[in-house]
Amino acid sequence: MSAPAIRVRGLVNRFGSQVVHEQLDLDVERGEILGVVGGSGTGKSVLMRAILGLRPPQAGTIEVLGKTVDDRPGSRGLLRRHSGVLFQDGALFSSLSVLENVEVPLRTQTPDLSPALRRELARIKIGLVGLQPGAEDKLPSELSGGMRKRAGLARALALDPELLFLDEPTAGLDPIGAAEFDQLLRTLQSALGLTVFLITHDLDTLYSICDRVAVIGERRILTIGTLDEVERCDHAWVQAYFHGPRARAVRR
Ligand SMILES: Nc1ncnc2c1ncn2[C@@H]1O[C@H](COP(=O)(O)OP(=O)(O)OP(=O)(O)O)[C@@H](O)[C@H]1O
Repeated sequence: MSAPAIRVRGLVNRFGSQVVHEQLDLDVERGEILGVVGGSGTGKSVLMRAILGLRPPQAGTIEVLGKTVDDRPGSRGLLRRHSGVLFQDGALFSSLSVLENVEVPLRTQTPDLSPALRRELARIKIGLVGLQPGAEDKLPSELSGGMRKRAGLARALALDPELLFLDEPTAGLDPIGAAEFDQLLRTLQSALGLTVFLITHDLDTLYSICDRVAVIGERRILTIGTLDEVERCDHAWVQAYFHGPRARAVRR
């Protein structure tokens, strides 16, 4: 089996006296969609930020694509080059058009590209996520929530990353829009061979597109595995989540 795309060992994250993670271990395998779930405030986003090198942990090691993540510029550069991130709110620049937003990573990471080629590459990504060409000149405020997510996804894919990080991508979308976004993610993941770290509260997303699921609680990974495996975990929160009325409705 090849080395995991992401390997976290003994991770400790604290804010003052609040311990968010204590000796947390996690492997994300290459080419999988890993769904990350857990109660509110259990540290899913903090974990994602630590893996991305945006927040140095108090202890532990993180390796991404075989390289140690730390606060040295080389490490940050590697992560920027190989990872795309879609934050919960899309985090688009409000004064830039969709096209200009998607061009931002290309401008910063590949400054030698000609403006024409940069625009062309950005347009390809805009097409890839299913946005109509007319959307490229719009400002984020002129887009629907679903279109904003797609624009954020196009920007996350601008540099052809191997890893994609998504923080609650379907939050705020109506059920049809959410299902379409899930299928888009699955299609892109398989076509582009992406490894995906996907934080979600959306049971439909877990059951329709995730290869494995990791449950965070009590400052660590409570259980990780396929849905069949995770459903069998006898931890009370996991049981309540995967065998509650909503989960039963999704599985039906
Ligand atoms: N910059 C910060 N300063 C202080 N505390 C923080 C900071 N960032 C996160 N926390 C705390 O760390 C804990 C975990 O936060 P995090 O955002 O990772 O939770 P989460 O699992 O993603 O929650 P949710 O599902 O509600 O988005 C929370 O108690 C939060 O208040």
